[in-house]
Amino acid sequence: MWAVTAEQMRAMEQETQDRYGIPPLALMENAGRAVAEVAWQVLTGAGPAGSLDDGPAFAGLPGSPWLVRVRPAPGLPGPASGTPGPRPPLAPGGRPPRVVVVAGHGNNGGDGLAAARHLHAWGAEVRVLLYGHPDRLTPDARVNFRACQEAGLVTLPLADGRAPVSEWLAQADLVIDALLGTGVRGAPREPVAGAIGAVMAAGRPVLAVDVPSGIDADAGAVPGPAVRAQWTVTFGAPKLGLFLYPAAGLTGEVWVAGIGLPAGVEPPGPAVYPLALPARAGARLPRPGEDAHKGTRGRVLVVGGSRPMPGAVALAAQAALRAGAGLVVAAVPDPAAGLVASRAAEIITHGLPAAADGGFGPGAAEAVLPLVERSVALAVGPGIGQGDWAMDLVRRLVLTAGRPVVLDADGLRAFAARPEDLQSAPAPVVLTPHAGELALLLGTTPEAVQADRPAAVREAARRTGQTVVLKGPHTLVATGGAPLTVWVNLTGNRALATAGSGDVLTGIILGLIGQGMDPREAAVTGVALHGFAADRIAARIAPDGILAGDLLGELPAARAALARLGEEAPAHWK
Ligand SMILES: NC(=O)C1=CN([C@@H]2O[C@H](COP(=O)(O)OP(=O)(O)OC[C@H]3O[C@@H](n4cnc5c(N)ncnc54)[C@H](O)[C@@H]3O)[C@@H](O)[C@H]2O)[C@H](O)CC1
Ligand SMILES: [K+]
Repeated sequence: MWAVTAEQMRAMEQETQDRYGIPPLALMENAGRAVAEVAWQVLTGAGPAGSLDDGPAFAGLPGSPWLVRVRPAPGLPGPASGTPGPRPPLAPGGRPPRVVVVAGHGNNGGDGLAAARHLHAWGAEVRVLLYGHPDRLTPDARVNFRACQEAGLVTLPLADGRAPVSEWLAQADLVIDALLGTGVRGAPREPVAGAIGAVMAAGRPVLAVDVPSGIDADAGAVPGPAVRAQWTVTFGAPKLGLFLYPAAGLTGEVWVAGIGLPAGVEPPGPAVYPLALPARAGARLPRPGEDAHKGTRGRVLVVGGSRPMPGAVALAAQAALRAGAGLVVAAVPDPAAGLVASRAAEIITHGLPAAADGGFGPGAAEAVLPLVERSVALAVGPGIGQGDWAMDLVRRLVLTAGRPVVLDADGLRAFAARPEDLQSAPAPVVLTPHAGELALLLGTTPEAVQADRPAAVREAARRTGQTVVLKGPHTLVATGGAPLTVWVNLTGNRALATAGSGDVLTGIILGLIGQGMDPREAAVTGVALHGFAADRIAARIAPDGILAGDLLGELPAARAALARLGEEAPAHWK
């Protein structure tokens, strides 16, 4: 499954018409039906609910292959609390559910009008407020407008000053937001801006059609007033902006509804955004045979640490073991060696020559070579600091070790504003920057990175020729190639916004590479596993107050649950 830009979605819709002969009106009908179905489920309390114990990030409506949830409701992470089950109905039994559809004059409004017709047919009390002149309706929206008009559902709040808009909204069990979709340009203008204000002022539960009105479906920007929804039902493929903040904070749960796009219709390049589905990660986790021994599960090396920061190496090394590596060696400056060794008895710790500041010193690069030669992969950077000798060591390791390298934290500074140097690395490199580190690498600002995270990660992958993991809510993993592939991760929650959680991720990716996974695949899978472990803890305990070290103990169960999901989930979830 892909996340798509508005332009990619339009191209897919066009191809569906031109090549397969399915007209857009048919897609609109399916879209409206999907909205009505989710609306009915939340109104009557039957769901939408997940059918597999797969964590919060991905669940399907029981028995339905075409309606799946790809984003949990914010603040509701985790399979335990979120073992999705029946919810209390929005509309108490004994009377018809009351629904108000606010519609614009584009195709988004058309979807809402189609949904209104279905809900009316199923017995709901439906009112439609059309914001915009009927003459400006798109042809397909007009078909649905006429059908609703015929059923006596539509009111034009602008033409008819008597429409008691706020009263209707206040009485609604559910408001369906069909004002603006992917056709929006810039901040909403009147009368739609006023309609958004009225919907928000009413404070009733909102289901957004395709995207919450007012958000930029590509970049996730929110340039003006926008709807905050409890549910978003998006069509064919989730729009990229639904996973990017600030828009991602307005979507509530995101449900993807199939609307009849044929299986062969895929988003056109130059960049594509596949979803890193948990089941996909689970299906790809290494499975050691019963005859495995530590030598066959990969010997890996973590190079980093400094006197002030010994913990980062310990976390990364332990995470590599928890991810399944057979043997983990840590190479740290001598003054940090005792501290690292005392953190975990399972790590083999080597002290290397140090400088006066407690970081690596002269001779460290030579001393580490024998350890490199006996390792299948390296992580370089956790806690390494910014000393000259440390930077020299990083460059030498990345550019000459001839082993896959996970490059993290201060290690990334060794290539600040010189990302092209990484093109000459003799073996694949996985970079794991957060926005600030990526900004350093690209010679730009963290704000510029955050303003367009997909563009920043694409640029980094293009300039380095390597795999780049841009950490943050919905981590993006750019794996290069043509079209350039940017994986959108679905797992994780704010529990990961804590010191050391990046070190754990580095260790997980290293551990997976150590077991023979392709480094690009290890990056995508490792990010999903890391977030999945955090989701499980957040669900069981809470998302706040979790330490990075808490993730370590969760990894075995998270791995097992993910692997089970990989076996059991339907093929199109992988
Ligand atoms: N294959 C699909 O994905 C399908 C998508 N459907 C739905 O169609 C919309 C996109 O429809 P479109 O007509 O292109 O645009 P909108 O309805 O989003 O907007 C229409 C209208 O709004 C006006 N407008 C633009 N910017 C502003 C603004 N800043 N303020 C006020 N008004 C604005 C402008 O005049 C536009 O014409 C997609 O989201 C889906 O919901 C299909 O129905 C099913 C197939
Ligand atoms: K909308």
